Amino acid sequence: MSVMFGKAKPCAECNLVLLGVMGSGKSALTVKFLTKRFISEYDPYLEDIYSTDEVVDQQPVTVRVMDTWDQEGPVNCERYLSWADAFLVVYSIDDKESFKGCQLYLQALSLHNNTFRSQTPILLVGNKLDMDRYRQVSQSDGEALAARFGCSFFEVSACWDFQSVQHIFYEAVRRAKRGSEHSSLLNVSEDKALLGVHSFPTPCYREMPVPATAKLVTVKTSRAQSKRRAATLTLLKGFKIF
Ligand SMILES: Nc1nc2c(ncn2[C@@H]2O[C@H](COP(=O)(O)OP(=O)(O)OP(=O)(O)O)[C@@H](O)[C@H]2O)c(=O)[nH]1
Repeated sequence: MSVMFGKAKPCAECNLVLLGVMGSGKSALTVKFLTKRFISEYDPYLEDIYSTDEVVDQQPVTVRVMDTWDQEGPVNCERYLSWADAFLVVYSIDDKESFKGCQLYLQALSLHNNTFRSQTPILLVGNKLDMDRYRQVSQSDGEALAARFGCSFFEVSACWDFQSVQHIFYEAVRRAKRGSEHSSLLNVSEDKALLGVHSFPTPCYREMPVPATAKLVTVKTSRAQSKRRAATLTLLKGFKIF
Protein backbone atom coordinates (compact mmCIF):
# COMPACT_ATOMS: atom_id res chain seq x y z
CA MET A 1 0.00 0.00 0.00
CA SER A 2 1.33 3.44 -0.80
CA VAL A 3 0.01 6.97 -0.73
CA MET A 4 0.18 9.09 -3.86
CA PHE A 5 1.12 12.75 -3.56
CA GLY A 6 0.65 15.30 -6.33
CA LYS A 7 1.39 13.91 -9.76
CA ALA A 8 1.45 10.21 -9.08
CA LYS A 9 4.45 10.60 -6.82
CA PRO A 10 4.35 7.64 -4.46
CA CYS A 11 5.55 7.86 -0.91
CA ALA A 12 6.75 4.85 1.04
CA GLU A 13 5.06 3.81 4.22
CA CYS A 14 6.41 1.76 7.07
CA ASN A 15 4.49 0.37 10.03
CA LEU A 16 6.45 -0.20 13.23
CA VAL A 17 5.07 -1.98 16.29
CA LEU A 18 6.56 -1.63 19.78
CA LEU A 19 6.10 -4.62 22.04
CA GLY A 20 7.20 -5.40 25.56
CA VAL A 21 5.90 -5.75 29.08
CA MET A 22 4.38 -2.86 31.01
CA GLY A 23 6.90 -0.29 32.10
CA SER A 24 9.70 -1.23 29.71
CA GLY A 25 9.54 2.21 28.12
CA LYS A 26 7.64 1.70 24.85
CA SER A 27 5.69 4.95 25.23
CA ALA A 28 8.77 6.87 26.34
CA LEU A 29 10.67 5.74 23.25
CA THR A 30 7.71 6.47 20.97
CA VAL A 31 7.24 9.96 22.37
CA LYS A 32 10.97 10.66 22.20
CA PHE A 33 11.03 9.65 18.54
CA LEU A 34 7.95 11.75 17.73
CA THR A 35 8.65 14.84 19.79
CA LYS A 36 12.35 14.67 20.80
CA ARG A 37 11.13 14.95 24.37
CA PHE A 38 11.21 12.61 27.35
CA ILE A 39 7.99 12.67 29.29
CA SER A 40 8.07 10.67 32.49
CA GLU A 41 4.37 9.95 33.03
CA TYR A 42 2.09 8.22 30.56
CA ASP A 43 -1.30 6.65 30.60
CA PRO A 44 -0.32 2.97 30.78
CA TYR A 45 -3.60 1.91 29.15
CA LEU A 46 -3.00 3.99 26.06
CA GLU A 47 -2.58 2.16 22.78
CA ASP A 48 -2.35 4.32 19.72
CA ILE A 49 -0.91 4.58 16.26
CA TYR A 50 1.09 7.70 15.47
CA SER A 51 2.18 8.81 12.05
CA THR A 52 5.17 10.94 11.14
CA ASP A 53 6.76 11.87 7.82
CA GLU A 54 10.47 11.21 7.92
CA VAL A 55 13.39 11.15 5.52
CA VAL A 56 15.49 8.03 5.95
CA ASP A 57 18.65 7.75 3.86
CA GLN A 58 17.47 10.70 1.78
CA GLN A 59 14.19 8.97 0.95
CA PRO A 60 10.79 10.09 2.23
CA VAL A 61 8.77 7.65 4.27
CA THR A 62 5.63 7.88 6.35
CA VAL A 63 6.41 6.01 9.55
CA ARG A 64 3.49 4.73 11.59
CA VAL A 65 4.24 3.67 15.12
CA MET A 66 1.92 1.43 17.12
CA ASP A 67 2.63 1.73 20.82
CA THR A 68 0.96 -1.41 22.15
CA TRP A 69 -0.52 -2.22 25.50
CA ASP A 70 -0.65 -5.95 26.13
CA GLN A 71 -1.72 -6.75 29.62
CA GLU A 72 -1.45 -10.48 29.07
CA GLY A 73 1.62 -10.63 26.86
CA PRO A 74 1.50 -11.85 23.26
CA VAL A 75 -1.90 -13.50 23.52
CA ASN A 76 -4.08 -11.19 21.53
CA CYS A 77 -1.55 -10.16 18.93
CA GLU A 78 -3.45 -10.57 15.67
CA ARG A 79 -4.06 -6.84 15.38
CA TYR A 80 -0.40 -6.10 14.82
CA LEU A 81 1.11 -9.30 13.41
CA SER A 82 -0.14 -8.71 9.91
CA TRP A 83 0.06 -4.90 10.12
CA ALA A 84 3.72 -4.55 11.02
CA ASP A 85 6.65 -4.03 8.68
CA ALA A 86 9.05 -4.32 11.64
CA PHE A 87 8.83 -4.99 15.37
CA LEU A 88 10.74 -3.35 18.19
CA VAL A 89 10.66 -5.63 21.22
CA VAL A 90 11.55 -3.52 24.24
CA TYR A 91 12.76 -4.51 27.70
CA SER A 92 14.27 -2.54 30.50
CA ILE A 93 17.91 -3.36 31.33
CA ASP A 94 17.17 -2.82 35.04
CA ASP A 95 14.33 -5.35 35.09
CA LYS A 96 15.01 -9.04 34.55
CA GLU A 97 11.28 -9.78 34.35
CA SER A 98 10.86 -7.47 31.40
CA PHE A 99 13.68 -9.37 29.68
CA LYS A 100 11.88 -12.65 30.33
CA GLY A 101 8.70 -11.08 28.96
CA CYS A 102 10.56 -10.22 25.77
CA GLN A 103 11.29 -13.85 25.12
CA LEU A 104 7.55 -14.62 24.89
CA TYR A 105 7.13 -11.89 22.29
CA LEU A 106 10.15 -13.12 20.35
CA GLN A 107 8.81 -16.66 20.36
CA ALA A 108 5.39 -15.51 19.15
CA LEU A 109 6.89 -13.33 16.41
CA SER A 110 9.30 -15.95 15.25
CA LEU A 111 6.49 -18.51 15.10
CA HIS A 112 4.48 -16.07 13.00
CA ASN A 113 7.44 -15.42 10.69
CA ASN A 114 8.06 -19.13 10.24
CA THR A 115 4.41 -20.00 9.71
CA PHE A 116 3.90 -17.36 7.05
CA ARG A 117 7.43 -17.51 5.61
CA SER A 118 7.56 -13.85 6.53
CA GLN A 119 10.73 -11.78 6.77
CA THR A 120 9.31 -9.15 9.13
CA PRO A 121 12.42 -7.85 10.92
CA ILE A 122 12.63 -7.78 14.71
CA LEU A 123 14.80 -5.41 16.72
CA LEU A 124 15.49 -6.22 20.34
CA VAL A 125 15.87 -3.02 22.36
CA GLY A 126 17.28 -2.84 25.89
CA ASN A 127 15.92 0.47 27.22
CA LYS A 128 16.84 2.58 30.29
CA LEU A 129 20.58 2.51 29.65
CA ASP A 130 20.84 5.49 31.99
CA MET A 131 19.98 3.01 34.79
CA ASP A 132 23.19 1.06 34.19
CA ARG A 133 24.05 1.04 37.87
CA TYR A 134 20.87 -0.96 38.54
CA ARG A 135 21.40 -3.23 35.56
CA GLN A 136 19.88 -6.72 35.87
CA VAL A 137 20.33 -7.80 32.25
CA SER A 138 23.84 -7.83 30.87
CA GLN A 139 24.60 -6.60 27.39
CA SER A 140 25.86 -10.06 26.45
CA ASP A 141 22.57 -11.65 27.56
CA GLY A 142 20.74 -9.18 25.32
CA GLU A 143 23.06 -9.96 22.42
CA ALA A 144 22.69 -13.70 22.95
CA LEU A 145 18.89 -13.52 22.96
CA ALA A 146 18.92 -11.38 19.83
CA ALA A 147 21.27 -13.83 18.09
CA ARG A 148 19.01 -16.74 19.08
CA PHE A 149 16.04 -15.14 17.30
CA GLY A 150 17.98 -13.55 14.45
CA CYS A 151 17.24 -9.99 15.64
CA SER A 152 19.30 -6.85 15.65
CA PHE A 153 20.19 -5.65 19.13
CA PHE A 154 20.39 -2.15 20.62
CA GLU A 155 20.68 -0.59 24.04
CA VAL A 156 19.32 2.90 24.49
CA SER A 157 17.85 5.35 26.96
CA ALA A 158 14.64 7.21 26.24
CA CYS A 159 15.84 10.04 28.47
CA TRP A 160 19.20 10.57 26.78
CA ASP A 161 19.84 12.06 23.35
CA PHE A 162 17.22 12.02 20.63
CA GLN A 163 19.65 10.81 17.93
CA SER A 164 20.24 7.37 19.41
CA VAL A 165 16.49 6.79 19.74
CA GLN A 166 15.89 8.07 16.22
CA HIS A 167 18.67 5.77 15.00
CA ILE A 168 16.80 2.69 16.24
CA PHE A 169 13.53 3.68 14.59
CA TYR A 170 15.37 4.48 11.35
CA GLU A 171 17.15 1.13 11.52
CA ALA A 172 13.76 -0.53 11.82
CA VAL A 173 12.64 1.30 8.67
CA ARG A 174 15.81 0.27 6.82
CA ARG A 175 15.41 -3.35 7.82
CA ALA A 176 11.73 -3.33 6.88
CA LYS A 177 12.66 -2.06 3.46
CA ARG A 178 15.36 -4.70 3.04
CA GLY A 179 12.99 -7.40 4.31
CA SER A 180 10.37 -6.34 1.84
CA GLU A 181 12.82 -6.39 -1.05
CA HIS A 182 13.95 -9.82 0.04
CA SER A 183 10.37 -11.03 0.33
CA SER A 184 9.52 -9.93 -3.17
CA LEU A 185 12.61 -11.69 -4.45
CA LEU A 186 11.43 -14.84 -2.72
CA ASN A 187 7.89 -14.28 -3.98
CA VAL A 188 6.40 -14.51 -0.50
CA SER A 189 4.63 -11.18 -0.74
CA GLU A 190 1.51 -13.00 -1.99
CA ASP A 191 1.16 -14.66 1.39
CA LYS A 192 1.26 -11.29 3.05
CA ALA A 193 -1.13 -9.80 0.54
CA LEU A 194 -3.62 -12.49 1.49
CA LEU A 195 -3.27 -11.37 5.07
CA GLY A 196 -3.82 -7.76 4.15
CA VAL A 197 -0.18 -6.80 4.65
CA HIS A 198 1.31 -4.20 2.38
CA SER A 199 4.81 -4.65 1.10
CA PHE A 200 7.24 -1.77 1.07
CA PRO A 201 7.02 -0.15 -2.35
CA THR A 202 10.58 -0.01 -3.61
CA PRO A 203 10.04 2.68 -6.29
CA CYS A 204 9.05 5.08 -3.53
CA TYR A 205 12.65 5.40 -2.51
CA ARG A 206 14.24 8.02 -4.62
CA GLU A 207 17.03 10.44 -4.08
CA MET A 208 15.94 13.56 -2.22
CA PRO A 209 17.92 16.48 -0.84
CA VAL A 210 18.67 16.01 2.85
CA PRO A 211 16.51 18.31 4.94
CA ALA A 212 17.94 20.14 7.93
CA THR A 213 15.79 18.08 10.26
CA ALA A 214 13.20 15.38 9.84
CA LYS A 215 9.90 16.98 10.80
CA LEU A 216 6.90 15.55 12.54
CA VAL A 217 4.01 16.24 10.21
CA THR A 218 1.11 14.33 11.60
CA VAL A 219 0.26 12.59 14.78
CA LYS A 220 -2.71 10.35 14.35
CA THR A 221 -4.61 8.47 17.00
CA SER A 222 -6.69 5.38 16.61
CA ARG A 223 -8.83 3.39 19.01
CA ALA A 224 -9.58 6.81 20.38
CA GLN A 225 -11.89 6.13 23.22
CA SER A 226 -12.63 9.48 24.70
CA LYS A 227 -10.81 8.78 27.96
CA ARG A 228 -7.64 7.75 26.17
CA ARG A 229 -7.82 10.53 23.64
CA ALA A 230 -7.62 13.08 26.41
CA ALA A 231 -4.34 11.62 27.56
CA THR A 232 -3.00 11.58 24.02
CA LEU A 233 -3.86 15.19 23.47
CA THR A 234 -2.01 16.16 26.61
CA LEU A 235 0.93 13.96 25.73
CA LEU A 236 1.39 15.38 22.28
CA LYS A 237 0.24 18.91 22.91
CA GLY A 238 1.24 21.23 20.13
CA PHE A 239 0.97 18.68 17.35
CA LYS A 240 -1.86 18.22 14.97
CA ILE A 241 -4.14 15.47 16.19
CA PHE A 242 -6.65 13.68 13.99
N1 LIG B 1 15.26 6.17 33.75
C1 LIG B 1 14.49 5.88 32.69
N2 LIG B 1 13.17 5.76 32.84
C2 LIG B 1 12.44 5.47 31.75
C3 LIG B 1 13.01 5.28 30.47
N3 LIG B 1 12.02 5.00 29.61
C4 LIG B 1 10.89 5.00 30.31
N4 LIG B 1 11.13 5.28 31.60
C5 LIG B 1 10.16 5.33 32.70
O1 LIG B 1 9.63 4.04 32.89
C6 LIG B 1 8.24 4.12 33.19
C7 LIG B 1 7.45 3.30 32.18
O2 LIG B 1 7.64 3.88 30.90
P1 LIG B 1 6.55 3.74 29.76
O3 LIG B 1 7.08 4.40 28.55
O4 LIG B 1 5.22 4.17 30.24
O5 LIG B 1 6.54 2.15 29.58
P2 LIG B 1 5.59 1.31 28.63
O6 LIG B 1 6.39 0.16 28.15
O7 LIG B 1 4.98 2.16 27.58
O8 LIG B 1 4.51 0.80 29.63
P3 LIG B 1 2.96 0.48 29.31
O9 LIG B 1 2.38 1.64 28.58
O10 LIG B 1 2.38 0.31 30.66
O11 LIG B 1 2.95 -0.79 28.52
C8 LIG B 1 7.88 5.59 33.17
O12 LIG B 1 7.90 6.07 34.48
C9 LIG B 1 8.99 6.22 32.37
O13 LIG B 1 9.26 7.53 32.75
C10 LIG B 1 14.43 5.42 30.35
O14 LIG B 1 15.04 5.28 29.30
N5 LIG B 1 15.12 5.71 31.51
